[in-house]
Amino acid sequence: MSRTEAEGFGPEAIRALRGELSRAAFARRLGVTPLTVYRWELPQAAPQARRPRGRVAEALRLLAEGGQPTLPPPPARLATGLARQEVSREERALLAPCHALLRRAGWRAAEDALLAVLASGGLRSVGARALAAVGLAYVYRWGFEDVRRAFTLLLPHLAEADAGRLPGAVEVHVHAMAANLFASPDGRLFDPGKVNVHVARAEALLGPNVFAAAEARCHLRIAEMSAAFYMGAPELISRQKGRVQEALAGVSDPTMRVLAADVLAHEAAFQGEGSLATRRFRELAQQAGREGYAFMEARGLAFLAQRRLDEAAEPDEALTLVRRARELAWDGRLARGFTFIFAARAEADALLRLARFAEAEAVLNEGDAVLEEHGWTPQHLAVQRARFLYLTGRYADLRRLAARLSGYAGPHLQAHTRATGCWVEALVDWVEGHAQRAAEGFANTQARILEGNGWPILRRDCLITEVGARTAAGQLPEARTALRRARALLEQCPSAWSTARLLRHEGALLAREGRSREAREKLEASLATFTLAGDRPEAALTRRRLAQVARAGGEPDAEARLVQSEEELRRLGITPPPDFSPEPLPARELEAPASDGAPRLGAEALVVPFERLAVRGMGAPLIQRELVRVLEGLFPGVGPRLEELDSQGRATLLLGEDDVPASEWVEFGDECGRRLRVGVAGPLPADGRALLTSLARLAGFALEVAVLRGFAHAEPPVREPEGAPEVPGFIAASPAMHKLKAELAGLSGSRATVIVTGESGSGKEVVARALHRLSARAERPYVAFNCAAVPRELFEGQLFGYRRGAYTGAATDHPGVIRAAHGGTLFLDEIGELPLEVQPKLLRFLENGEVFPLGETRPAQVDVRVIAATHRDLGQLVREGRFREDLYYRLQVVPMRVPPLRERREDVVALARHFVNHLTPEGQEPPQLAPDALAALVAHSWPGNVRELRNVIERSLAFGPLPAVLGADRLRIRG
Ligand SMILES: Nc1ncnc2c1ncn2[C@@H]1O[C@H](COP(=O)(O)OP(=O)(O)OP(=O)(O)O)[C@@H](O)[C@H]1O
Repeated sequence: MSRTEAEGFGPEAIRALRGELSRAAFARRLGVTPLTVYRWELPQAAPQARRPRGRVAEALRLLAEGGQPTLPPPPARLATGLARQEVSREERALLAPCHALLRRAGWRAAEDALLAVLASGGLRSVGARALAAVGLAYVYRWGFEDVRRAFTLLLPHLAEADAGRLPGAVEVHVHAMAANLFASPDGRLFDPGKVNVHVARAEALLGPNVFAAAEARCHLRIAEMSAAFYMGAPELISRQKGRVQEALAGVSDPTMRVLAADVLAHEAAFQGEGSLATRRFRELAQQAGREGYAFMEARGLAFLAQRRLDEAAEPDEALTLVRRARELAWDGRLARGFTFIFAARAEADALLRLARFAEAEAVLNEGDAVLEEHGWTPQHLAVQRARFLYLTGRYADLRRLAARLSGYAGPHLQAHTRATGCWVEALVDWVEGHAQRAAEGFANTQARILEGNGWPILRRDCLITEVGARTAAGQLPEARTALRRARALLEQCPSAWSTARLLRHEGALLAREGRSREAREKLEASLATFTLAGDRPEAALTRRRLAQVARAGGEPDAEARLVQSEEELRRLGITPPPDFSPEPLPARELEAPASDGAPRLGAEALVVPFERLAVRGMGAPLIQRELVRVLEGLFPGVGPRLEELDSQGRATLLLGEDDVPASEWVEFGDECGRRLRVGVAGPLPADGRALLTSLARLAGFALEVAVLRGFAHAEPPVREPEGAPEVPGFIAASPAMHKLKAELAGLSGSRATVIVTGESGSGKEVVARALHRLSARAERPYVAFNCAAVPRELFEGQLFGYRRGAYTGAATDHPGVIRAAHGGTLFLDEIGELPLEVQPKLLRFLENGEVFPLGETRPAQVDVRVIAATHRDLGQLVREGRFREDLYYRLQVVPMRVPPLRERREDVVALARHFVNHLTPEGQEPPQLAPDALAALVAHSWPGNVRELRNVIERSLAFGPLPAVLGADRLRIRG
């Protein structure tokens, strides 16, 4: 026979014999485990590979000959179940609260709980201990991004899995975790081969009995996708995307959903789908924020910062986002991992735009140290490092960077890193005056990128630079070809900042072709976008290029402008790259430059404004800003303003001067439902109104494109779910608060004790009041008692009441707050401050509704619903012996957490408007909050939560007279 015999049942033979059968079904026929079949199918050289022997080999031979094998008896250890001791019910009960914390991304609490369970000695079986270790590894990998610590914890349990000592249902999770660790961006652990092995071993064991099987499957898909990322394999990534989405369908665990959302967002970024990636990262940041998942929120924010820079937003905006990510992640106990690099990249980029070179260098050095420590590819910060070296004229270092990248032999993104090396090398050639060699280098880089079949963003940027190099080398037709290709890629991966770079190179090309007027137009448009983007080095370089074109065109003030622009570059600390490009050809037709400050009207005047407004990849706020700037340039001194109109025709000022009355208005829409109007203080020149109308319409189209491409910054308003209960004074705009409100309504008929936790000022008492108002007790008393505000010796009497004479100073009877709340609700604020000696009495009251007033001989029955609140970690107080465990459990009947305000930013605007209306003195009109004020409020981190927000608004309104629109300059966020 047989091929199979000849090969002694090699992997091919086994696969052929198995045919369409699943591994599990095939294994059943032979009486072996699916894992054994999997090992048979591994390549001979794989360390896990096994060959069938003895009775199983006999059975296979029979099968190969078309017979029916007689089943060998199962291995003894499986039959008895002794070696693979199952996790007991008690052990599962001990682990269940830890898993609940993992699902909620409660990392610190989960870590504490898992360590406590492990230390308690309650986990007797190897399986249970392995499950606890997987939990801890999960905390370190996905909570704190500490891959190595996670790996150290998992390692002994991998050995147990290899020895067949773990129950299958546990082993699945050990392999899923292992697959994720081998797929992580750690140069010393990363091993796609091992990822595959662990995925296959887990798959073979996955079955209906596995605890959290859907989550395990999703975890495996995430591992495969991450491995594909770090290998830099675009096709594999696309294929995995569908599998992740499919696996996600059965997953309810919120943390796992966030992890999957993260890989899907990265996928979009990797494929150059900027707007989709922006949307996904924004959603990720919001979702993670809602779950209190700091590391993932930081990731989303860091990425958004990068995208904002791409959209040509002010660098300060990006810095704010990065700072927030830093606050969330690395001021705490997160390890400096991949997310840190993400943030460093955006921060360095923003600082370079502000020409803050020393700070940018410090950030890059810090980031490179992290890359080095983990053995990652230097590629992650290479583009920013190259830009820094280029702008500061450190060409020898640039050459060294190129060599380091080209010689990279590590496992991560190897081809991508080397291609980047080739690009940097071409860049050095260019600045050193070898334009032709540089042009070839850029073309070479693209060929490599195409070979790798991916990285459209690197290819786009490389093509843009090639236009410049070809122009400098005098290869004008080739430059035009590169220009066309670059434009096409810009359509695919839009970026306003990159468009501005292309416009500058195009300007240089047009100048070389002798078309100096068109050159000037492109350069002016480029300059406008760089100015809008707050990119001081690029704006200065573009001004120099404009001066060069002016000189070639023989403009009288050209020399002076050139000197001025070079001075500007020096002032910024930029070493202007030597200009090796041959002088532009003399202009074909000598056009008169725009000269005398008189408005240039007519069709020609529209060219540059059109270029500026047509830049792809700008977010909606930037387009609005650009429209106003265009109008300022076109009609000097007319104070343009932009307003948004609501359905009643009421206008909100978006941009421009408040005190310049406009006489000419043009209304337009963004084609997506928003109405805007732009106004100027006339009189306008003869064709001015026609120009105003054209530009407004064009801005409308640009806004539409931005919205359709997902660049609009405005968040869709969050609506209350249908049928949501009305609670006056309780503001809820975020999904987290809507959910909380619905839960409150669900408890209206219950008498159960509720404990509300949350940071100080987050609104715990507001929640307690809302619960009372929504309950059947709404008409009965609501009594609040602050446990922190009563002296210890008076506590018991205040709470339970006393009879006259019960103690010195008790001159009259006192019912106590519990009895005062009879029939209604008692709110016990700061329950963590309850003295230890009073705790048993409160417990007794909670158990049987009895209070024992001081000096009374008989208890009194009371019907009160108790809502307790604390900003402290009661579990911790229990561990410290400051809070009784029995009372703790009695209070935990219905726990509710009010998230801090920074985790539900949608509430900020709603609360701010509520407080403005509420706190404006009677008889005065409450001011509107201007968009920049709202932006500042949303950006603040609110350590004092809602209370702080209320104070800010109160303070801002205190200094009269009240304006009609309250702008950011009037807000007193910092006191
Ligand atoms: N959802 C909300 N709607 C309206 N106002 C709110 C909301 N949440 C909080 N506030 C306001 O914020 C302030 C602080 O709220 P509250 O006193 O309930 O916080 P807390 O968490 O109980 O604070 P502490 O921990 O200090 O006791 C109050 O002025 C309250 O009215």
